[in-house]
Amino acid sequence: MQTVNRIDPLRDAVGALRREGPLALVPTMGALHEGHLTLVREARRRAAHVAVSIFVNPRQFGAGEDLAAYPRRLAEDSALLAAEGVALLWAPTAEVMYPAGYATNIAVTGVSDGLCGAARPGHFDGVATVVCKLFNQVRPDLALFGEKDWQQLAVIRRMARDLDLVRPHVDRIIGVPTVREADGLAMSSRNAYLTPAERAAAAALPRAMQAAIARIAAGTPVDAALAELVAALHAGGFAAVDYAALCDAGTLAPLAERGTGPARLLVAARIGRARLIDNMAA
Ligand SMILES: Nc1ncnc2c1ncn2[C@@H]1O[C@H](COP(=O)(O)OP(=O)(O)OP(=O)(O)O)[C@@H](O)[C@H]1O
Ligand SMILES: CC(C)(CO)[C@@H](O)C(=O)[O-]
Ligand code: BAL
Repeated sequence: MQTVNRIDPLRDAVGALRREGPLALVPTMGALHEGHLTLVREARRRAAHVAVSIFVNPRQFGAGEDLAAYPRRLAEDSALLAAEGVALLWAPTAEVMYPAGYATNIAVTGVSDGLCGAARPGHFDGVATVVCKLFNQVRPDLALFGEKDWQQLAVIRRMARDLDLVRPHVDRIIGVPTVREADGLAMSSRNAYLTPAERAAAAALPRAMQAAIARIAAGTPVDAALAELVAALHAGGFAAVDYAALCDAGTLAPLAERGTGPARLLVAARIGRARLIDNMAA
């Protein structure tokens, strides 16, 4: 595995790899776990070579968020990726990604307005901007993202369509189902912030979501099922619930009733030092 952290060697490396066949990109912020490695394995199945980026992107963290505390484990991550047969690790510094004088922002309206977009103002501008740059830097044939970040995936698909990012085209942006721990908690780098007691309590999140989905399917009004979900999280040790919403799975418009189209239950809630997100088909 080749590791590069400047643009010129990156261009040379991806040029050589792309001559040998399709190149897949898996963007990450590092502190890798089985969720990330599942994306890498899926990428290997779909492309001749896989590039992984590790960049803790300052532009997607708000003031007072966990940018400084976010886990950074480049040596361990690098060993994990090499063992998975990754061809290229792109690990730029903030100065390489945003050189002095950098002044461009990408804002995707609509799909990024609610949910995490409302709770974390500017977050999806930061995500869209860095993902657009990563696509232009690596020029992959396909890119893979986790469904754990459902709204992020919707924002990236919208951006790729709107900006004619032909490579990767929207059809080649692949969503990978959420990888979970044995007790149902979605794997996340931020789970590392939890104490053992908080980690045990955090399993209430997927459990309460499944219960709410079952109640809605059984005819409980959506607002009542969501109120019960929030109450269950508070009772289970969550300090705050940023949102709990039933939404159209594609547009993320909130649904007051379960209609006939695909719907998604999305939740963000805080426990200990962690803000956890999860989503499920509903
Ligand atoms: N449990 C998971 N299952 C599937 N994909 C995942 C999972 N966790 C993260 N991913 C995906 O991996 C990619 C990189 O995510 P990121 O590096 O932010 O990891 P993370 O564990 O989601 O961290 P965070 O704690 O910041 O949410 C994203 O596309 C994300 O959706
Ligand atoms: C897509 C991403 C790598 C952009 O920084 C990040 O938001 C993430 O890890 O999900
Ligand atoms: N996985 C999403 C990245 C973030 O929370 O900033």
